[in-house]
Amino acid sequence: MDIIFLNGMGVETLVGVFEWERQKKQKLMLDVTVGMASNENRQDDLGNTISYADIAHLVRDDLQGQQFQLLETVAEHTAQLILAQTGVLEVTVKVVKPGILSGIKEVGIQITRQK
Ligand SMILES: Nc1nc2c(c(=O)[nH]1)N=C([C@H](O)[C@@H](O)CO)CN2
Repeated sequence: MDIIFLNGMGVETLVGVFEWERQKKQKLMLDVTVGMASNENRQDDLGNTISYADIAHLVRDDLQGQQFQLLETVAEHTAQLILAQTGVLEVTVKVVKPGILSGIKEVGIQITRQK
């Protein structure tokens, strides 16, 4: 399997279980790893791979219009969105909510899903 990754992708969405979190969007940081079939003959052509820019647009455009309670739901939703793309065999999504708990740099969830 060949891997495309996007690390530290900032995404704005409405997320959280508490009322004060439902008032305005928060910034989440996503790490996304996309597995696709190995191909030793991509011929230096973007058409023979999956564009990481397309994945970034897909995820950002979608999440900014959604609302979630749990980071687990954000991760699952994002994973299914990416898995639905042509050529994607596996996806790992790590969702980080920075600075939400006192004394802890970041909390989050990571999941892996396969087609
Ligand atoms: N496993 C989880 N635990 C918690 C979540 C979550 O999404 N997954 N969320 C919260 C609150 O929304 C948090 O961001 C504020 O304390 C708490 N625990």
